Amino acid sequence: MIRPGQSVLEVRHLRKKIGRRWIIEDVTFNVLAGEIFGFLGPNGAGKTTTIRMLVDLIKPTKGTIEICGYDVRRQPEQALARIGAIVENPEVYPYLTGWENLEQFARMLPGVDAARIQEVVELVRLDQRIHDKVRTYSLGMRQRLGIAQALLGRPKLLILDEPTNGLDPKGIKEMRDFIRRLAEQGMAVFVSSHLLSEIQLLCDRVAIISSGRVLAVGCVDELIANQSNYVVWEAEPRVRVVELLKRSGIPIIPQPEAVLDDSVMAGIAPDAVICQMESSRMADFVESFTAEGLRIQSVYKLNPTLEQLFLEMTEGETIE
Ligand SMILES: Nc1ncnc2c1ncn2[C@@H]1O[C@H](COP(=O)(O)OP(=O)(O)OP(=O)(O)O)[C@@H](O)[C@H]1O
Repeated sequence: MIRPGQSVLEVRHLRKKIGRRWIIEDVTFNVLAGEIFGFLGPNGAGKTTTIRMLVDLIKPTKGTIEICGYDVRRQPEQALARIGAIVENPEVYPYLTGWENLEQFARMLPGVDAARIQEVVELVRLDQRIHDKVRTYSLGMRQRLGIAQALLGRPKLLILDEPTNGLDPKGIKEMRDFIRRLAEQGMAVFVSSHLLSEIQLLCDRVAIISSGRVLAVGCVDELIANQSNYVVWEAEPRVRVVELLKRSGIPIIPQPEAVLDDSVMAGIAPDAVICQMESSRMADFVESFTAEGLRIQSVYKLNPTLEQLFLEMTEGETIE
């Protein structure tokens, strides 16, 4: 029995060498029961390679992966029985109905009967169309059928590679709500995505991966709060603001539009000065600016989005 908050997936110091290259250099994280965990990284960061090791499609060069305490390499049967995964395109037969597809798949799983199939069909809300041929399904419905397949064996951990890829906004929202329901029922859900805003909306915790290394792991809000040290000064004269900040060794962001979202930039006065400073130092600077005769219209801390945090950490590597 897995309790909420108990570790379901433990990945420790995972490394993978292909040919002469270390594709994965050092990846460590865990995923807890009842949480949605995001795996974020730019193109080529190593997400797919990591996922392929999680489901035992390829072998790690170093490091360990445990699922509910079972080592994926040494106890693959026990470990893999506890994972439901959609990695690469799930195999579905378009000329069969959704139900027939699930029946086919269930044959490989011990203890999965018609009642269980009906249960997952209701869970993914396909009951209205489950007896129609899959070729008549929308992409979102096919995706949900894939998830139904992955859920048949009552996994403790669900691994989804880019689950909202190709879906329209309505489909994305449905998928998000659905993933949340699964986590609420106690499942651990691991989601890889390049859609940062999506991860920010969906996930409880996130690992940021770049060039085969995990750069940060944590609660999305905490990561953002720790990283957020951008302070905006709307004060006059501007040259004096820059001068005084520089004199105190405070770095000024020369091109804020390169690191901040357009939506964030739109809310900032065009002649504002944006610098990096601990917010605890703001009050002292307000005092000294006032003493120097500067007029301060406003001063505030920016809350970066996950996207900015990510760009900072990966030093502007392009995201897919
Ligand atoms: N079999 C392989 N042989 C050689 N290089 C590989 C192999 N598989 C992956 N790579 C390389 O390893 C790096 C990581 O690839 P991976 O597919 O894991 O990244 P990713 O984060 O999933 O990116 P994407 O989202 O583009 O798939 C890339 O530079 C890729 O070219």
